[in-house]
Amino acid sequence: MATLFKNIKELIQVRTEPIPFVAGKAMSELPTIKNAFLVVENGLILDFGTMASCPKAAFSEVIDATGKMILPSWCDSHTHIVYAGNREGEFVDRIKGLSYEDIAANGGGILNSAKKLQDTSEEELYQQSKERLEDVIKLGTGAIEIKSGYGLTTEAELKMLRVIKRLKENYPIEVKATFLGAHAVPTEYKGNKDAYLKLLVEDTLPKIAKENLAEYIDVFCETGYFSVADAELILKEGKKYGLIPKIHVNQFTAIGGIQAGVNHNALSVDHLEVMRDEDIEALKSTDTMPVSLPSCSYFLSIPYTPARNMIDAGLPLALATDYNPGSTPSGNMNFVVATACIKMKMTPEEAINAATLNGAYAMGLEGKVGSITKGKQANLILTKPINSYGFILYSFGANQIEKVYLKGKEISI
Ligand SMILES: N=CN[C@@H](CCC(=O)O)C(=O)O
Ligand SMILES: [Zn+2]
Repeated sequence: MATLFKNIKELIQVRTEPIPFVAGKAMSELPTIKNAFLVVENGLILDFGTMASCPKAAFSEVIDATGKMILPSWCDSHTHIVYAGNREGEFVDRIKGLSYEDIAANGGGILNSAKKLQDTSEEELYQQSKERLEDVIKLGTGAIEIKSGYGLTTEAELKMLRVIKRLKENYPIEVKATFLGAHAVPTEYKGNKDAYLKLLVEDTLPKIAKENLAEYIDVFCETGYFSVADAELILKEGKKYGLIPKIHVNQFTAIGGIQAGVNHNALSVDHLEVMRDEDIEALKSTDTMPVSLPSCSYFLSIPYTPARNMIDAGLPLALATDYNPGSTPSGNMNFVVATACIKMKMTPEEAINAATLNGAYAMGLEGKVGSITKGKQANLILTKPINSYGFILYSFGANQIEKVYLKGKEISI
């Protein structure tokens, strides 16, 4: 039952020896094999090499990739794709001059999405969310992290996480679930944030753990949302149930959230639009992956993560979409990698490493996806005929994908 891809113009992100992630200068190295073959069996990568050593055995399927390239699927380590409705109205408000912060202060923003989600049935939420998941799979995403955080009541947070669980069960894509109850202080708790934190810790969290609905715990550590002390409390309490910390930090202000994340061994610290020298310093020699979300910067017209400073300081960097209704209504990783090159001065090699291998690490999936390595899942992007892999990033706003494969199976697009 093996499939052979032959005559691949270039096989990209080939890692013969598995590595967890790449950092600093190593981010600019993207190993490839020109004129390559790839064998897939039982959903996994079985073998690869140059056409000169292509096996002659009989295969159940042979795909001739002449002129086309193959790379591992994108690993999108930060999304909020389970949400109800949209926030197109706020988009227009921002065009007319209001800021993201102004809108949130007027009861819009995350609270607007929470209201919509609370009024939407679990079935309807699943139906809306599955469309988004199917869309991003067609855009080449082969592993995805999805957060709760638009429920903001125990019941609605559980509803979101059950929808994520159903998506995980029903689709061949790797899905990781994150509990983000501390995303905003709900209207009913305005001026009483500590009572909301108490609810999360004493009611929501134990119920999530009981149903085994999340692997990660996250918190929006930001001025006007949750303080560093709040974030530390949430991460600490999550850890008691085996949830691994992640944290939204430094989106609008730098208040020490990165340091809190690192102190709690966060798997990733995400956003990073506003970075001080001490924030870069805090990330050095840690196991914490910095994650940048360039589509959010694009959509909100806020600064881009200073990727150059960070990579030049020896740090790793992952790229993700942040797909959500408020700050990034887009789950297109092709746009993300192109924007990272255009606006953040990352090279194509750095951007591809950040969106595959490093993204996989930021989801704890580096042993399963993110590179062309024997034994990893055959989650693959087969490009249209192109002359160089840099063209995938250069041709921003388009995608150069002809076919996508998840666990070795072609997904119709
Ligand atoms: N910044 C916090 N949370 C989301 C956006 C939330 C929203 O506006 O709905 C983000 O990662 O950008
Ligand atoms: Zn986010």
